[in-house]
Amino acid sequence: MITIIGAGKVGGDAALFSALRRLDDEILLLDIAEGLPQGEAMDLNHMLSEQGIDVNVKGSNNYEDMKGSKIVVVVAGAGRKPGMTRMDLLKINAGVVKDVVGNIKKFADDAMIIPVTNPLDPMAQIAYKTSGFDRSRVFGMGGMLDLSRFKQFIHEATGYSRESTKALVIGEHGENMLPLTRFATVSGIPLPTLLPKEKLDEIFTATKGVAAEVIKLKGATVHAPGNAISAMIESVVQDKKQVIPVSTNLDGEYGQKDVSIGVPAVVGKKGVEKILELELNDEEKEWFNKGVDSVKNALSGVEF
Ligand SMILES: NC(=O)c1ccc[n+]([C@@H]2O[C@H](COP(=O)([O-])OP(=O)(O)OC[C@H]3O[C@@H](n4cnc5c(N)ncnc54)[C@H](O)[C@@H]3O)[C@@H](O)[C@H]2O)c1
Ligand SMILES: O=C(O)C[C@H](O)C(=O)O
Repeated sequence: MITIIGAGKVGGDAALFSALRRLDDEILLLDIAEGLPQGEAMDLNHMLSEQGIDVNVKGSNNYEDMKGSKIVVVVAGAGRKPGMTRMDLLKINAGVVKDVVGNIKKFADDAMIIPVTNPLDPMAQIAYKTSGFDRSRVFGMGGMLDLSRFKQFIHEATGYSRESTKALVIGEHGENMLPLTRFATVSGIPLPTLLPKEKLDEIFTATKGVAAEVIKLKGATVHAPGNAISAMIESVVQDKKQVIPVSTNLDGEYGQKDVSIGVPAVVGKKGVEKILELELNDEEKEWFNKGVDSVKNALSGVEF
């Protein structure tokens, strides 16, 4: 069973994509709002029935129902409004994540946790510490979504197929996000040989800011994050060993400790199976370390 805690916009969409990808026979949506997860489950099952897909979605307000889950996604909590940064959600969502992870520990202590609630990196660190799970079992979704936006901008700039684009976004899923233009390729051709420096800078800035633009236009980001969550789950359940940027606890990698932040990792049936260390240049290191400082400073004011 896959459990998604938070049956709102992103949780519901993650259940939709996970069911369409047939990632488990059973998907549980859990929420404190009475009726919401049940209604969402009914709606999804009606869709799956027409599609002829034998995945059963259940809705519940009872944490006990997640017993036996292999993967638990934490996407409960408030989202930012136009004009806010993700970090502005720290105080309000820290309590939610602590509470939710306490329940995961109680009812699904063999599970892997995929934190999604914002601000993502501080929430991933809170989930790691509160659960006491091995770090390989706690990895947040942020970079996977950022790279989907980065790839879209590359596609728009080159006009080449989306499928041929490979890219990574690491660091904070926030103001210090680091889209790695130097490491992006189109069919193996390095992006910096295809586009001028000014265009690369434009893509870098656009990738960092585009979520705020979507939120201003439609109130929330939904489909891209829902899909990114299910893509991460797929790499685990199908043991794909895909290289995905995940927010996981560092223990010396990239010269950092005691912080969860986005780094490329091999994701398979054991969760984070290996963290890959890239040779960053000075400018990239500066962005990465600014992200680490931002996450550490934020957490210094939170008890967990
Ligand atoms: N990491 C990412 O890339 C990423 C992407 C998109 C959204 N997000 C974040 O995900 C979160 C959810 O976004 P959304 O648009 O789905 O919001 P939403 O308001 O639509 O849904 C949030 C749900 O959480 C539920 N909830 C609140 N406290 C709870 C608790 N203690 N236990 C169980 N459920 C609880 C609410 O009842 C609500 O249904 C936000 O923090 C948002 O910023 C992160
Ligand atoms: O930007 C947000 O607040 C939501 C999410 O982190 C996103 O990148 O879409």
